[in-house]
Amino acid sequence: MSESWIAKPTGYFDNEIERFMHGLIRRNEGEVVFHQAVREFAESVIPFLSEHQLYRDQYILERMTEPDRIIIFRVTWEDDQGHLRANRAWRVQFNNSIGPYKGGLRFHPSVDQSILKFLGFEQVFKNSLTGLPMGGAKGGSNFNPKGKSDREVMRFCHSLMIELHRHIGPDRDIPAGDIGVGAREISYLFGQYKRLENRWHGALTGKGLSYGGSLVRKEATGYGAVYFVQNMLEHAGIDLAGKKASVSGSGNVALYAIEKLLDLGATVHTASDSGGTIYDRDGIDRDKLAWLIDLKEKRRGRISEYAEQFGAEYRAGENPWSVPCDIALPCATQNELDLNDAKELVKNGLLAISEGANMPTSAEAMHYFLEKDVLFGPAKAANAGGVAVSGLEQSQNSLRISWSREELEGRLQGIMKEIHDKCIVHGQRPGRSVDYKTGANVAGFIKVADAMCGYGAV
Ligand SMILES: NC(=O)C1=CN([C@@H]2O[C@H](COP(=O)(O)OP(=O)(O)OC[C@H]3O[C@@H](n4cnc5c(N)ncnc54)[C@H](OP(=O)(O)O)[C@@H]3O)[C@@H](O)[C@H]2O)C=CC1
Ligand SMILES: O=C(O)CCC(=O)C(=O)O
Repeated sequence: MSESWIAKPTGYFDNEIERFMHGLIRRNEGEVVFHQAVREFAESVIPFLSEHQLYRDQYILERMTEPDRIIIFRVTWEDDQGHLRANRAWRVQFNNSIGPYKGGLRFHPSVDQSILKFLGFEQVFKNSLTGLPMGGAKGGSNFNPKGKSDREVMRFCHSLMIELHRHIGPDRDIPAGDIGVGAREISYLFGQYKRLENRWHGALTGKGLSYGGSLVRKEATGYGAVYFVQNMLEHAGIDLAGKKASVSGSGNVALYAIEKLLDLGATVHTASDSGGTIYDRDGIDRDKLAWLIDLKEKRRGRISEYAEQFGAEYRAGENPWSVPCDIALPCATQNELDLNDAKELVKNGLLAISEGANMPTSAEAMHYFLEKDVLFGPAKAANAGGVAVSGLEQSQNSLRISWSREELEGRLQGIMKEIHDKCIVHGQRPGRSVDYKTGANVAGFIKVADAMCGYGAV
């Protein structure tokens, strides 16, 4: 690393966090959500570094906030009318210190480099918290799968893999799903990977059960986020059963978070999509959930149809946070819950929040929750169940075996409990609620930092 790259900024800074962020922003101009993710991390880790000179001497934080590499490429594909179309795609391979790169692919028109850098950065520490040997990466494209036919999605996925296959593999980088990338897309991607490489190995996770996928992977992120909130509540002496929950989103994470909340005796009153929110005062029961899963996974319909089907209230263009609840699970997208939402939730008696989505809570809202002693389960910890079961899918592929549902659910539950307990080690606030944000950041940091220190100048 050259001296100029880490040149000390001149001028006055209130504190070391501002000094660090000044340099980061200068090096990553305009990448606002990446700045947000790094700042949230730096606020926890820089105070810890002040007592750990070794990490400071090795410029660990500066090195960790620079991705190992970013691959950018064009994806040309043919639509159903025979016209050629092109999209941009990326793979941000952020850090492979503790294992091969691992993290999802997102297909959404909003995708850009800043979003994928924030997601890749978070993935490094999330994966570290799972205790499994996985580095961090993220990728995706500004391709919008909504409104596209199956064959268009297939042609896009096959074309994307023509470039991506050179950069991935079971010991190098293992992509999975994220927003807009579910079972259908992973099948197309894996089929093309297999054809191009002429070998079968677990280079993607989230695969179908008939070709190397793992039981419980589909459910794992949502289930894990609920286990995490259950652990936080138990630690505070509170029972989850009987509590009212609000969930946002109605995709992979949200649907299975709702399922596990019902299993554990909570009631769930909301779900949403980018069009609006449904508020079901009677609660989403198992039959309604089965209908909703079919709507979203098979028919690819809108959440407003739930309101029509079951006579629930539909709030067009609104999110769920004005509905009174004890626990909140934002499971849609980044920055979907802002300071006003946080104030409303706290006013209505919120006890705990578990981030099913990545960085769904704005920085101001997160600080407000921590100030008000709301139990705040940060994404890195709370939604790590998905990538954890992806790690278990890789193990099963390597061993050429398939574990049972009971085995995998047990392992998932155990991993979420271990993550919870790791957060407590560095998140204690005497006389106050646990600061899970600091706990997760510091615990995730230490493992990666120790590996980087061991490697020397890499
Ligand atoms: N899948 C996984 O295993 C993991 C996912 N995550 C995170 O969880 C979140 C959800 O992912 P997942 O469930 O897989 O994705 P899906 O594509 O399955 O579902 C996303 C849901 O969020 C809604 N949504 C997306 N963008 C917006 C927006 N801008 N405003 C309002 N609603 C929006 C979608 O509505 P609509 O259909 O109308 O767009 C949909 O209901 C993401 O933050 C992802 O990074 C984290 C860990 C693992
Ligand atoms: O399962 C995986 O590899 C990735 C999941 C993911 O993208 C995430 O945790 O945000």
